[in-house]
Parts: sequence; structure tokens; C-alpha cells
Amino acid sequence: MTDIQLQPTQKQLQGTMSVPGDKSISHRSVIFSGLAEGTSHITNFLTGEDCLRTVEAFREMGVRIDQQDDRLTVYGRGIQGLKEPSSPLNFGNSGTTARLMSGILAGLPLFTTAFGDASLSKRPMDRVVVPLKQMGADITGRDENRLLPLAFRGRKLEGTVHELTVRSAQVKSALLLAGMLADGETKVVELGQTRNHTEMLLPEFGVNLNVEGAAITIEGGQQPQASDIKIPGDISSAAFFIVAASIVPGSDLIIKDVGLNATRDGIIQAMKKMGADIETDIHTYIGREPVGDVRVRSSRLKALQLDGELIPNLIDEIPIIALAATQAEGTTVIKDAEELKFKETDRIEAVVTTLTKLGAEVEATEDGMVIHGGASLTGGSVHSYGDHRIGMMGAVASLISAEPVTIQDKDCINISYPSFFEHLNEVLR
Ligand SMILES: O=C(O)C1=C[C@@H](OP(=O)(O)O)[C@@H](O)[C@H](O)C1
Ligand SMILES: C=C(OP(=O)(O)O)C(=O)O
Repeated sequence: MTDIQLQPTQKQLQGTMSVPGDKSISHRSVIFSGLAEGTSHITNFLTGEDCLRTVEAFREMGVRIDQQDDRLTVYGRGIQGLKEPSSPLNFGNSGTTARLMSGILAGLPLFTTAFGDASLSKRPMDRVVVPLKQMGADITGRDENRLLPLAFRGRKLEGTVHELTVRSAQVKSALLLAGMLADGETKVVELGQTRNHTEMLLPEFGVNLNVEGAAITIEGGQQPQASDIKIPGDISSAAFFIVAASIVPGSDLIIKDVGLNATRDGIIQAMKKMGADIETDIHTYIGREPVGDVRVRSSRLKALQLDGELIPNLIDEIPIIALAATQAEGTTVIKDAEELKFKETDRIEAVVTTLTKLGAEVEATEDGMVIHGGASLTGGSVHSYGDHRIGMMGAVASLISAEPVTIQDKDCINISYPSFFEHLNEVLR
């Protein structure tokens, strides 16, 4: 486990940068092209550890995938061409791989076992196992089928109507993929809007689905066809730089080609409500995904209340928004965010402990936190908790801390943003 000590700096964030490809879309691009017939080319693929777990899973199922830097060529042989893996699939730290692959493994005529690292092994899998069983899936796992490792005796599933009880794009996507492999029609009714990349990208592979309000319907027995995909920059990675440029006085930063899908732009909405100086300009669509540049200039921030429908739209950005809130005028309240407890670590506890250690005043609540603004961060030594987003939050905090900030176990940042420190150094001037 490697630590990093970040010295206080007088520098500002200046110039133009790009962030790596979107993690959610990268996972989906490999999954859909791995199931497809024909050869797909993927560019600007996120080569973070999580997405490489999805690549490995398909290689284990016999799909040839060539990688050159951030370009992948996936030689799909169709759903029927997938072979049974001879050893257990390792999903590492990746919740998205575990949930989306579960939907597929349940519905293929293969026997598969899958496991994850210590963090993933604690995260709930019953949210996909229970509804998949309603479609006829044969899945067993630890703690009454709630936890990894899981074993899938894949079989033909029956289309069903699912009324979701969690706001989760991973659960929605797992059930839509299972529905694509099943007999008949599958309908997923969301509890609230979550990221819609599955719905946006599947049609690019020739798969039809019908979206009507909160209900998404997919007809079973569809075979995806190869497609060439370019991945937009990840707004969840850009978030660290959006907040950094907002809170480091004198900053003026442009982040190019960021995915600005309306189900993912909550960070921009929230920061603007806090008084951040942010301009966005959608200049292209990659497939159906809007892409644009984001310009951020430092500004005085004010507190806000974050809750309800906006939460799923910025769920992964809450740690870095909490850091911004320590610098705002007034008290920020975050509610309806109990899902944070089921991420790579309990992110309510991790954010509160980390920001408190760095000198801020933050309290945990049942479903979120209360952050008192106007804090002068002191610096100190904090743990990443093996959670990439907590590690990057600590690194951004160092930019406004009086003393050095040490981040213990910084390597987890490679999960979603392997070039994070390099990019940070490049824009600090
Ligand atoms: O579908 C996806 O790609 C993701 C959905 C979210 O998880 P949940 O579906 O558990 O909310 C998010 O936190 C995760 O980083 C990626
Ligand atoms: C929660 C996250 O990812 P996953 O669920 O795929 O592990 C994340 O990237 O913040």
C-alpha cells in the first residue's frame, strides 16, 4: 500500500485538460460488444482497474479483446459463441461489473462462479439476485445469496415486470440485460431516474428497447450487432477538477469533451446552486450521449440542501461536493443518500471521518451528512479506505490545506482514474 504526501501549494488550476473515458459507458461498451456479433472498435476506453475487470471477464468467456492504450478491438462471436469460463471470474473492486455481469451470467447456458475483493465481497448482491430469481435464475451465494462469491447455473429466463425498490442503474441494467436474453418481454419500472447509459447505448448495438417515463421494456431474444463506440470524458472524474477549480482562488480551467448526459450532470447543477462559476457548452453527440466543454472559474460558494431526485444524478460525486461544502458560507445538508453506505466503503462514514481529520466540521446522519461551511483545513494524514473517490477527495483537499495532506493507500485511485495525479500536476500553475 503506497502513501503520498501532498504539500500545500500557492498554485491555481489553469489551462485546458481532458479527463479519461466515462467508467459507466466503458463497462457497457465492452459488455455489449462482447455479446455482439462482429468486430467492435472502442476508443477513449477507461483503462482503470474496474473496467479492465469487465474486459477480463469477457476474455475468460472466450472473446478476443485486443487493447492498445485506450483503444479496444472486441471480436464478438455472438451470445451463442460465449464459452463457459474454466475458472472463477474475478470482479475485483467493481460493483458495476458484478451487478451487470450477474444479469448476463444468469441467462446464459453456462456454469460460472464469481468473486470480488474484500470491499466488493461486503456489497449487497441480493438487489440483483432476488429479481433475477423471479425470472427463474439459479444463483447461489454466501449469506443466503446476498454476497459474493456467487455461483450461476445459467438458464433460459422468463421475462417479468420488475418494480425496483432501490434507485440503482446497476440493478436496472442487470435486469434489462437479463431481459434481452430471456423469453418474452421484461419491464423495469424505476423508483426514480438513474443514469440511462444502458438505454442510450444498447440501440447503438441494434437492440430495441422502449422507454416510457419510468418504465423501460425490452423484448427477449435480441442479438446485439457490433458497433464502433467513442467514450466521452467521465463527468465523475471531471468533478474533482470542477470542485478544485471552484475552491482554489484565481483558478480558471477548461475541461474538454466531458459527457454531459442529463442523468449525470447533477454535480454541475449542485455546484451552480452553490454559486460556482461554471459554463458548459454541448458541442457534439457521441451516439446519443451529449458531450461538451466545461469552464470553471473560482468563486465564493454558499451552502445548499441536496436531496430527492437529484441524489442518484450525483451519487458518486457526494464526497467531492462535501469538500466544496466545507468552503461554502452556511450549513449544507445532504439527505436521501443512504445508498452511500453500499459503495466501495461506507461513504457517509468515510467522508465525515476524513473531512473531520482535515479540520472541517461535519456530522453523519442516517441518510447523509451535515457540513458546516467556512472551514480552514489544517491538513493531516487520512486513509483512502481503499475507495478511489475518497482518495481523490483528500488530494483535492490538500490544495486548500495549511499543512501537508498524506493519503494512505493512494493506489485505489487507479480504479477509476489512473492518470489523476499526473493531470492534477499538469493544471497546477
Ligand atoms: O450503472 C453504473 O455504471 C453505476 C451506477 C451507480 O451505482 P448504483 O447503481 O449502485 O447506484 C454508480 O454509483 C456506479 O459508480 C456506476
Ligand atoms: C460506486 C462506484 O463504482 P462501482 O459501484 O462500480 O464499484 C464508483 O465508481 O464510485
